[in-house]
Amino acid sequence: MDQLPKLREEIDQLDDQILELLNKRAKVAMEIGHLKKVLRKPFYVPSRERAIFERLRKENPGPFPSDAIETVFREIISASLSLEYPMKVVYLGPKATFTHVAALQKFGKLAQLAACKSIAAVFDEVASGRALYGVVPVENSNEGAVTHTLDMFLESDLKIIEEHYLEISHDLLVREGELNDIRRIYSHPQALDQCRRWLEDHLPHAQQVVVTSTARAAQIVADEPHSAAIASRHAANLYKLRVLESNIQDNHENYTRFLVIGREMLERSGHDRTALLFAFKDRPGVLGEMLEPFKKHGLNLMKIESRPVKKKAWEYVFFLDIAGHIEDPELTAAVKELEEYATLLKVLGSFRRNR
Ligand SMILES: O=C(O)C(=O)C[C@]1(C(=O)O)C=C[C@@H](O)C=C1
Repeated sequence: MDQLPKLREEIDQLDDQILELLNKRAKVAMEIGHLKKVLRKPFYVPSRERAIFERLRKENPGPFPSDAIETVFREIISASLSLEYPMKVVYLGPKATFTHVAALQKFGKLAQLAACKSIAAVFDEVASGRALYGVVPVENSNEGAVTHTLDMFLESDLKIIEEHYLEISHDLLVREGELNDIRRIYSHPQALDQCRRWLEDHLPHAQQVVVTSTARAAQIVADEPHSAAIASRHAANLYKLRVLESNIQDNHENYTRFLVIGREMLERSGHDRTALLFAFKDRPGVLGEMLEPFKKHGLNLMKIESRPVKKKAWEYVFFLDIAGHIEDPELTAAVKELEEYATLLKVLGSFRRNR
């Protein structure tokens, strides 16, 4: 029993040391910030952050859980960054959507996060310089591409500076009561669709109501008895709801890939992915020819997606992801060759691969 005060005293002393070290670290980060201002280098360097997380995880002797390292250091780095530069980051809102969760995981609680009403508004805020970075969804492992985001790259000159994967867990949130009290279920159409089988089995008589986001569903349910929302755990916290059931999606392999967009291209990290878009004049076999330079230069095509060019019926633009950085000589050469045939070619960014 009398050991407890002694052990707590020990913890207090260790906390003092941690605090002292955190302040020492913050001072070094501020120095880096000054240097970056002079050298006109970007303040936010995701590849450096990833390298820090990976090194610490590898060197952790335990028993501090390795899985907690990124969470703890995420906030330490986010706090350091806020001292280097007060960074405004916009995301596709409203608050408590999965995009908000992704933005928090990427930038931490100390970044000034602001919600935008549409993907176009996120692009606008970053392009105008009112925000430094933006976070938008680009692809879901079950639903495919978020076409609004792809279409924005046609008009915009913004660059992709990072990708982030988030495992999507749909939870059933209520204000009060149990399953058999629920008469109405609110959610975004994609979330309702992804939980279809579970809803048929457990709530076959409840009315399904489509709203603009999972977060909006949680907000409605906070004021409405006998109703439930399908939304994130994060939304449950924000709107003080109870998680009645978690992970109710039919397919448990459910991930969304998000992009961080900014105004500058990033330097090579050594493990990069380059995204570009191109269009060409249609004739038989031309798509195969367009891809030939990548094969010739031994490059790995990771993904191809097509979208209609809206101004002209039956014309398409292709989005291509290739392993490597645009400054890698093989990739530079392949893109140069592609440029000769293309009617439109745009490099959307080279960024560190997170998979
Ligand atoms: O190393 C840098 O470039 C820093 O600015 C320091 C630091 C950090 O706190 O470790 C902060 C922000 C960057 O995104 C990466 C790392």
